[in-house]
Amino acid sequence: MKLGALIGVDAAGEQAEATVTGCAIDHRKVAPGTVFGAFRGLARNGEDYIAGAVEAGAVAVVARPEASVPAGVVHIADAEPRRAFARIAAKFFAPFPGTTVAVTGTNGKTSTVEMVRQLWRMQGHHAASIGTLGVTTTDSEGRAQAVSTGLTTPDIVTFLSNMAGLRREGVTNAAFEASSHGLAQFRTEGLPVKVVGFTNLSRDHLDYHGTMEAYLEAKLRLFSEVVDRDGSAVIWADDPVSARVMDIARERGLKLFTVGTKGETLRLVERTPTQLGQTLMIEAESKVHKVNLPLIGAYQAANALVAAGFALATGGALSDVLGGLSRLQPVRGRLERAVITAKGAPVYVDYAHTPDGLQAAIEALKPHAKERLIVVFGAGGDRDTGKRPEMGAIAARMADVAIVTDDNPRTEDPATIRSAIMAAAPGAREVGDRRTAIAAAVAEAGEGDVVLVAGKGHETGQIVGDMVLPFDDVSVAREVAA
Ligand SMILES: CC(=O)N[C@H]1[C@@H](OP(=O)(O)OP(=O)(O)OC[C@H]2O[C@@H](n3ccc(=O)[nH]c3=O)[C@H](O)[C@@H]2O)O[C@H](CO)[C@@H](O)[C@@H]1O[C@H](C)C(=O)N[C@@H](C)C(=O)N[C@H](CCC(=O)O)C(=O)O
Ligand SMILES: Nc1ncnc2c1ncn2[C@@H]1O[C@H](COP(=O)(O)OP(=O)(O)OP(=O)(O)O)[C@@H](O)[C@H]1O
Ligand SMILES: N[C@H](CCC[C@H](N)C(=O)O)C(=O)O
Ligand SMILES: [Mg+2]
Repeated sequence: MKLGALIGVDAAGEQAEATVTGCAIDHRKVAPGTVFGAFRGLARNGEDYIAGAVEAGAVAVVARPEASVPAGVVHIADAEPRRAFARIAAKFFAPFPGTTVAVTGTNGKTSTVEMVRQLWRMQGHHAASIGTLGVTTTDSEGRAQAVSTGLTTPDIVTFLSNMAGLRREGVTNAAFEASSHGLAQFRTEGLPVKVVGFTNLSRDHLDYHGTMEAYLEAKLRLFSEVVDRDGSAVIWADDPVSARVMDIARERGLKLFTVGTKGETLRLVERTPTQLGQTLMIEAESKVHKVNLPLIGAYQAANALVAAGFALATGGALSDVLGGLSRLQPVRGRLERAVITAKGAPVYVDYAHTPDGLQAAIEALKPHAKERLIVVFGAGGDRDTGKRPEMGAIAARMADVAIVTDDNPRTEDPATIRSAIMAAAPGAREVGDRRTAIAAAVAEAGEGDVVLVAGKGHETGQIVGDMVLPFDDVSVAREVAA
């Protein structure tokens, strides 16, 4: 593609005929013909690498007007260079899957995009999802196949090239997670997005956003700016901020699909836990429908309803979509039953790593514990520190036995993280080593008890310093129970 075609002949000037070979936001990935995005980040200032990028062959640089770009190279000046770059890169990488949708919210994004992918597949679409579990597609045998990207929303170049790659593989429908970091950094946009969704808002990532208001603002941009103007919004209606999300969606002219006990499209009338799942009574199109959801916990019902909203908003018929819910497969690391101990206690692994998530996971398992609920959890290092005491208080209050252990300490001292949790968790036990902690919970559990190992879900490594040590809660639970 010629630079003139990509950014306009006037903007490209003398370089209009230059061939664009790629897009990069890291100067180490620049090759001759690359458009380089120079962004000011938290750790580095990308503008410091402009000279290096030009030396490596960049034909154009997207940067703030104040940035200095050597003569002879096109300076695409924009006060918000990340957004300008996303638009240019999307034009470069297009085409994308014809139906692309996105979900945001503190908890439930991964679960929702995975369920949307499954529902689409049941309707015969060639479907994929992008998020914390990586890029998930279906292999020729019909099995889900995930390729990890490292982050929930990878950088914009990886994101757009993955999306374009999915289209080349024949994927027609793609659902992606829009994390608040991703939204704040314009990491997942530029391409057409037909439907956007909201799950819930609670405390997380205040280390990055500072305040709950700023955190919400980052999420709202999905509805006010990222989604197509003639698009739709699927909104979990039971959250305290749902009304605000709906207002923004209406302002943008989106068609609303609201779900939940206060929802209008899919109204949850009744929810009854069963041994291996739950029965949902859902009012839709003026009738009440019964759905046997094969997943436990109110939170999974909520995510399933949001996913159903997406399936409806992208053209699914109500009966097919509700029928699909009864055939949903579990999402990895979300209330996943790892093992049943010799004494008969089930051990569940869940990715709860926020106060609200921990509460939701405990509430989900409570009806399944005839005797005690034993929870093993910790909190990640180099992340929002304020959530630590909140998680400690929830575990101490709601679980019968709480064991505080290490999550991913990253560069922090694990003992400091644990003590911040312990300070708010009277009666909790502290066992730093995660394997020993899981073993202690398993040894403690008797018949009628349930064990919850929270925080790491599907993760297969424990981040200690800058090393990732192999660690998988599901495997460890099986090993210590054997
Ligand atoms: C806080 C955060 O989100 N940081 C991400 C962000 O960094 P940044 O923009 O601040 O970048 P920076 O490192 O300061 O560098 C600035 C610019 O200089 C460039 N650079 C830098 C060095 C160099 O030699 N040459 C060069 O060109 C960089 O490519 C970058 O464009 O952009 C980087 C490149 O895309 C990401 O790798 C990095 O993720 C870090 C590793 C991270 O840990 N992110 C976590 C917090 C995150 O994003 N998590 C959310 C999860 C949210 C959820 O699901 O709950 C996620 O979406 O995964
Ligand atoms: N709708 C919900 N309401 C409350 N808690 C939830 C909900 N959905 C999920 N959770 C909790 O959050 C955990 C993570 O779920 P999931 O991975 O789907 O969320 P996410 O938004 O993708 O998280 P992340 O921000 O880490 O990407 C679950 O294991 C569960 O404990
Ligand atoms: N997307 C979340 C994942 C947290 C997972 C938890 N195990 C931790 O390390 O804190 C984050 O980056 O905050
Ligand atoms: Mg996720």
